[in-house]
Amino acid sequence: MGDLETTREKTEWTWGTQTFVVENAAISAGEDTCAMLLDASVVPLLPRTLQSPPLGPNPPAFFVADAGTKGAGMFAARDIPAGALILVDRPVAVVPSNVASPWKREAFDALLPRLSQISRGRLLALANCKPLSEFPLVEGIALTNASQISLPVPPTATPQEYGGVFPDISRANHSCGLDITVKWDLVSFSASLYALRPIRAGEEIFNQYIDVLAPHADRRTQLARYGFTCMCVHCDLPDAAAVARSDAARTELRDWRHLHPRFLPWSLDACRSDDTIIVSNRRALALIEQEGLYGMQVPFMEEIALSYAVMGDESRFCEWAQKVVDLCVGQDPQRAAEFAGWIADPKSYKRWGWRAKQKLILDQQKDPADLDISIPW
Ligand SMILES: C[S@@+](CC[C@H](N)C(=O)[O-])C[C@H]1O[C@@H](n2cnc3c(N)ncnc32)[C@H](O)[C@@H]1O
Repeated sequence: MGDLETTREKTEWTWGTQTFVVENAAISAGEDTCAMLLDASVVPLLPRTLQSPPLGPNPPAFFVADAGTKGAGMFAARDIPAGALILVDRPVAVVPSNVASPWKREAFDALLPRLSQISRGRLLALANCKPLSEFPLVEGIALTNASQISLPVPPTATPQEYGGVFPDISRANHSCGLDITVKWDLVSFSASLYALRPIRAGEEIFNQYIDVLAPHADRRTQLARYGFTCMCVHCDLPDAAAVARSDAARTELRDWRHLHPRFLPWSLDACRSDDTIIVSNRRALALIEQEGLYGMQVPFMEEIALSYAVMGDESRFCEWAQKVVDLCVGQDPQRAAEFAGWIADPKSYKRWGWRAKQKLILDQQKDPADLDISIPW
């Protein structure tokens, strides 16, 4: 456990109807601190006592090293299986996003003296892609490194987005695939980073800074604010035809739910073919693999598993349900437990074998002996 002991900074800044204050949180018993620029109405809603964050792997599963033109980068210290926890990190700073106020320089820089020496050093060691002439130091570092986190929303206040600056997670460079996921947990004030595909020892671990389903040209435009042109394996394509193919795949995945058959209606409709969802979702998984968007796999795998469940095919159900369990065990333990329960006892799934039963009934009705061929005259 740790205490979120906050001491209110006297200075306040107003922006529209919002009043921002600097809070200094001692987030662990050690030297770690977090300085936060918050809407004052959020402060009373923050947890007063923090749960301990989950323990990260020991020895660490990552290391930070030179990543060439990208600056420093995060690398796998050993083979990391899909679904595994890579690291747990707490922010050193929390700042509001998109507050275009004249007092920004002063308010952001007011965070620095509120940090312990160690936390200040960790914040200042991070990359800054913004010129100091245009952006105050802490804002430049936040714009380069912050990841969106959710804080409690007061019922009457304007909803405000916040970014957390995490000293370790910030070392991950961007790629337009989806290899990892970051889960923010307010009660332990920590973010956990999980692998979504197997990552080999020495391989660079990438995060995503933008919407990776956007087309190639839009992604490049969005990434310009980080000061680089993305040359990741998904962007560095040989010709316009390859770009068009990639854009088409990403657009199809984005619009998937509007374009393709849906699981629930299929599962209730015995007239549709058994493999409708399986064929469709396998196509989605092929596109995901082509584009390296591994973070999108779970809902499709889940529906394939449940399709086999509705068909009463135990071995294929268990095969696909296990994939869901493996990917979710860390990042979505509730879902993993639900599927693990069904693997242990497939018939506990409430629609187990429904389609098989419907087929049997239909087949019996097709038996000429069961057909009523009497002519009513
Ligand atoms: C959050 S930091 C990532 C870690 C950073 N490379 C460092 O040295 O600490 C973001 C900055 O890293 C660099 N960067 C991240 N991804 C990159 C990429 N795919 N290509 C080139 N530079 C990248 C850019 O300078 C960007 O502003």
